[in-house]
Amino acid sequence: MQHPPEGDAVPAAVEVRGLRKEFDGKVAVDGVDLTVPRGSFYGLVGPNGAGKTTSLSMITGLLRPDAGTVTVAGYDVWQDPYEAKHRIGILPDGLRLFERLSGRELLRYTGRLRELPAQDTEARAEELLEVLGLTEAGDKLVVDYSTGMRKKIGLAAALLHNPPVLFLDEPLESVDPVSAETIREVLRQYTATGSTVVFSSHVMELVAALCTHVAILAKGRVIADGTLDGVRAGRSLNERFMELVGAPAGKAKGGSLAWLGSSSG
Ligand SMILES: Nc1ncnc2c1ncn2[C@@H]1O[C@H](COP(=O)(O)OP(=O)(O)OP(=O)(O)O)[C@@H](O)[C@H]1O
Repeated sequence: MQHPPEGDAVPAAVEVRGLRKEFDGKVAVDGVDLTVPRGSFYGLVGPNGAGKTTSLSMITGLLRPDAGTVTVAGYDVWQDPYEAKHRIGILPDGLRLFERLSGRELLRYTGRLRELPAQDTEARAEELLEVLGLTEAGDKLVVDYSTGMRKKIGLAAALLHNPPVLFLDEPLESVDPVSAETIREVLRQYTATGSTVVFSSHVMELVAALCTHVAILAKGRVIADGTLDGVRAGRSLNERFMELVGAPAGKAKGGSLAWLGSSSG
């Protein structure tokens, strides 16, 4: 079923309205609305348990929402999953890969799933492996890859079909500085041509350096969103985040930890 985007206006890369999810009666995502403009580098930040991963899973069609709608490039992710998912690349957090395939085999398999012509898959796979520094490791089994290498092969698989919108959950966690810079450069190049990146991160400096737009989530709700400068409101993103989310109290809850660090032995 195909529903072309209505009207003359170019649809946003991603529109999220009223997204909601409960787990065992506990609300994880509580009516999230987001508009991600095309060509933006969109950062999703929030404290642990804020609902970032749950939101991203629903937005990318991996987890069914209790309520709400999501469109990607004008296509409803839940009503029109084929058209919407065709336009999505995903690098989830804790990505499960096919461990017994080599990196190259994984990309070939991804190319087939994405219905790419074999020649295109081969050419694109070799280029991605090279740019990401995985050419030599391409024939090694994924099970033998380091955490950083897994992120990079996952990114290659997510980019292979050249989707207009790429979703990344903590893409640079556990990645060494050189690999992180490589990934950043690939993402910058990708957005420079009008494609859109949505990513979640805890690293404010990274979000401030890369993103054009930001949403701050806390307790399942969006508490600020818009352009980076709009959200920052003249301060650093970290300061603004602390202000909105609540800076930690001087002492840990439930105790002073007076015993900590006072070892005499
Ligand atoms: N499958 C699940 N079953 C039960 N509760 C869940 C499940 N997934 C998430 N939750 C709960 O939903 C809330 C939001 O979790 P989520 O993983 O989306 O947060 P997050 O912002 O991605 O956190 P973090 O920064 O720690 O990764 C948390 O309270 C979490 O315990």
